[in-house]
Amino acid sequence: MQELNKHEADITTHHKNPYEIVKNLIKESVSNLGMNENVYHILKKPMRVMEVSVPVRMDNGEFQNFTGFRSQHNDVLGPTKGGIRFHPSVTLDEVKALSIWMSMKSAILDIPFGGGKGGVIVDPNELNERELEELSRSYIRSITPIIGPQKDIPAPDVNTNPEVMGWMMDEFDKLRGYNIPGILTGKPLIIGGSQGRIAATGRGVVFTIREAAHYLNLDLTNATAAIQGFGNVGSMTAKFLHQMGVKIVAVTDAKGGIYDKNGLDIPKLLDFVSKGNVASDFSEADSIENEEMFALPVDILIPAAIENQVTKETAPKIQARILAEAANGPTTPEGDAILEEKEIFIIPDILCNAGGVTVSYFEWVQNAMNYYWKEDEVNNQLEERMVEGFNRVLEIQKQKKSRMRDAAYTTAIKHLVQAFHARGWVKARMDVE
Ligand SMILES: NC(=O)C1=CN([C@@H]2O[C@H](COP(=O)(O)OP(=O)(O)OC[C@H]3O[C@@H](n4cnc5c(N)ncnc54)[C@H](O)[C@@H]3O)[C@@H](O)[C@H]2O)C=CC1
Ligand SMILES: O=C(O)CCC(=O)C(=O)O
Repeated sequence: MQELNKHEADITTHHKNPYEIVKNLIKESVSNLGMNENVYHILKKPMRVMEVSVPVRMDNGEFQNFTGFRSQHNDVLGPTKGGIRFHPSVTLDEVKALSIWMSMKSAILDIPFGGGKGGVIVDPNELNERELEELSRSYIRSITPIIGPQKDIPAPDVNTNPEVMGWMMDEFDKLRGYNIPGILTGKPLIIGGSQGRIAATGRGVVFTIREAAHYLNLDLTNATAAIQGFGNVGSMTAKFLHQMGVKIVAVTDAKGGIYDKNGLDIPKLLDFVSKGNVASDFSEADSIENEEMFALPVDILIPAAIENQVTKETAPKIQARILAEAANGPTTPEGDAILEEKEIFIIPDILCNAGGVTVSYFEWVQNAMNYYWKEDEVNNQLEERMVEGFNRVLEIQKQKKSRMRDAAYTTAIKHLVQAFHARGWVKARMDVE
């Protein structure tokens, strides 16, 4: 019996390992496309992975040595690019998967970047501001040999923000001896950030929801939504959905959740959070648990937190028509199969949340030109890219009668393979139709 339990536990762990999940998705897509399996062999592993020690002198005078990673998946389209995550549950496999997802999203949106991602195993809530700054500087020093504006360009992700990017850029510039704003994106405006970057991921999520609603004949002004996670992506998604007339009835975060069947007062909630509070402490609503939120009778459900939230336990309860994956990797394969049976329309992560890297690309372009765009220019170009990306994926989904997730991987892999071919990396059968 004990043996069986261990076996079951191993299977569950395996099914929740984002690196195993993404490798399987790529394998299936390559095989469904009838492509040369070398394509899978190239894509299944990051081309470079670095594990670093991140020493920090804590306020009590002692050194604490954190572990960090940077994964560079594939640079066939351009320098690798992707965020840095500070979280206690960061693992090497997670960072590898996140870097592969970055390659996929850039490919879908035709952005000339490869995929990269970094992370440090740390709970930033346990550090004070000085220690956090020291951690940020120490991490960037550790990965300095492998990053650069033409090599690998970091950005914010979970628990990192423009302030952290500012410290990291400053540290890199000090090491190099001059200012290099294109070393990372998502930095404060005053030192070369782009208008619209903070809101970009949420704005992009909402463009894809708008397109999906149009396709499904869903009137957004009568629609309801629930959002898991109210950090950068969740809060900005809430802001723009609310502006479009969607009633957001529930929001959760790592500490709990809030619910109002008549719709939360989103402007008030955003103001509350902007003062340093967490959404779940908002007192003008009832409380709700994460699990309960998944079961709400809403039209749109938006996981905007971490991986593995839509599972074989939560998926059966979902009543939404659209699952918009604002987070990276929120759905397990078992969760996916259940959603498919229930005919829930999925906007897959590698499409849904690609607005962040898109505006990061615009930021990098502006840094290279040393000329800065107005916010409208950024937002218009973001909208154009997101709508094009959505339509590219939808077209494949209709052609192949496949799931949106498979259509997204197909779109990305076909694009990457064209570049492999152009560079002579893969010469055999390229008939991918
Ligand atoms: N920041 C960006 O531009 C982009 C972020 N993403 C993805 O979006 C997701 C969210 O990222 P950010 O908003 O940047 O991070 P963040 O650190 O600003 O916010 C994360 C939010 O998730 C909540 N959360 C964490 N664990 C949770 C749990 N178990 N249950 C419920 N809520 C939980 C936190 O309390 C917080 O509200 C991540 O998957 C990230 O990789 C994707 C594309 C770009
Ligand atoms: O802005 C970027 O370069 C990357 C954002 C990111 O980490 C992501 O899309 O997951």
